[in-house]
Amino acid sequence: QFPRECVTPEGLRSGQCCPSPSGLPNDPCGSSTGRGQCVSVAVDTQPHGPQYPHDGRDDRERWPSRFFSRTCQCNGNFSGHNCGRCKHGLTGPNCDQRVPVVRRNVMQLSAEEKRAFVNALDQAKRTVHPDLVIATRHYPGIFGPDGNTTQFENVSIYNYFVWSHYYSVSKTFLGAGQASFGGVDFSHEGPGFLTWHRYHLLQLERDMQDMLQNPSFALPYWNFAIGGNTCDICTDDLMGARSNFDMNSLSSNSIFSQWRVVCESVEDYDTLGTICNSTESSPIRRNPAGNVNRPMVQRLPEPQDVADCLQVNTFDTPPFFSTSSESFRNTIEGYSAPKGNYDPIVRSLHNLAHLFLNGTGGQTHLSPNDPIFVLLHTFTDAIFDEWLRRHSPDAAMYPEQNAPIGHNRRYNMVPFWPPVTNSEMFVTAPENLGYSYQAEWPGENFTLSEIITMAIVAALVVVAVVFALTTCAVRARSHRKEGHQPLLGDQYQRYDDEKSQSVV
Ligand SMILES: O=C1C=c2cc(C(=O)O)[nH]c2=CC1=O
Repeated sequence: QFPRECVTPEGLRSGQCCPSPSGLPNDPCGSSTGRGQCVSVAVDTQPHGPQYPHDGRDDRERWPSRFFSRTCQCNGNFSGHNCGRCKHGLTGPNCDQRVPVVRRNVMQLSAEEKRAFVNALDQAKRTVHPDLVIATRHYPGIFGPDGNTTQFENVSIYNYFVWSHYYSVSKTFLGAGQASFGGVDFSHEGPGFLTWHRYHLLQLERDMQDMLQNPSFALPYWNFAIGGNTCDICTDDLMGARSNFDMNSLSSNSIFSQWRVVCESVEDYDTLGTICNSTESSPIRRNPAGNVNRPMVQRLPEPQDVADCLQVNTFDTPPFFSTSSESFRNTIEGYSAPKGNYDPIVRSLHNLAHLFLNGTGGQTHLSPNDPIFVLLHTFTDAIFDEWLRRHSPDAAMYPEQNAPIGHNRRYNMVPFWPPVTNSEMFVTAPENLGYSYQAEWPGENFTLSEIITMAIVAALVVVAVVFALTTCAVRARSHRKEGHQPLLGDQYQRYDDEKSQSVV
């Protein structure tokens, strides 16, 4: 969430977070070398939807103004919390050299590429985030018991990825002894679902590029729309096979069986008024297709579901929530049926893939602890990018106001730093964000009734054409018999004459 150098008591009290990339004094945001400058943070002032009735009670409102009001704004191709790095897909001292960042189907990686990806994830799980630290208390307790010990912790790169998802979905703490308010979600059930998860992945990919010192490193994706009840990536060379001894656990041959989750004690945080910290607890649990109480989530989405959702024309529809109908966002998120009609009992596409995993990956506050989350969301993002490419929406198609809190167009997505709005992620990735997908999309298949309709229309057209030609021919012959000039030119006439003469 915040750069380490900004969370000192003085830094927090000043409300300014504008570090220097070189660590020099009087060089906020690398201003001395033209990289950037320290500016006031713009926050969204438009009204949010009616789902959140506790204005003033949550640190995440008008993010990040509860903590900081000034931040770096970087020039040109520079980026990062201190403008010390390059935008995605660019490298070099002046950030002017392009590097391809191509996200590919994880099943199509070579054995060596799979091994490298799994090892990179494991390294990210064990490497302390070089820049960012996480808050472990809400703002009223952030200066600690003595008022001068700020409550932030180091966290690993991968656990930061988990924590930021948890922080965005956690309940609003309303005070000791009062029930926390759960009707709030800064990253799901609203138009920001796709833009938030897009930035979430970009940040992990960028952190891993830096960790590996490889600016071309790209997260792969899992095509989860394969139907059936088999998790094809649940193998020991990828995300871990099922244990032979416990159907809810991972095989000990997988490195992921050694991973321990963070943010598990959500009831404790909500009753004690604390926040998840970097403490790891239990192993990952996963039992794909194993939810015997919900047969509907025992199967993966079908390829046709992807083709169908890509044809939903409108990005989002009022009330811009999990009840929206004919909304592309609510359809790919999976609260609507794949053709866009809202149905409260439906779970499709992204939601269905989560619930299919049946374990850590199916519980919103915990799900990124299962590394399948990364691959599931890169595929969701690939579908979003294909939709943007096909429909070329205007920026105004993304709602400016009355979306659930956190989801308006100009809201800074919680808890990312430096501040980044939903609208900044509502653009095609290859042209604007420095990465692309190598993907093929299921064709537009037709239903039986559509095929029958098309066959009837084609038959009627053929009948009409034959009828028209026959009518013309009959008329022409009767005209000739009656001694009229034929409709065709001289040549035809001569031939006709010769023919009639020879017959005579
Ligand atoms: O991690 C997630 C888990 C989810 C479960 C549902 C559901 O539809 O019940 N949706 C989810 C989204 C997640 O991100």
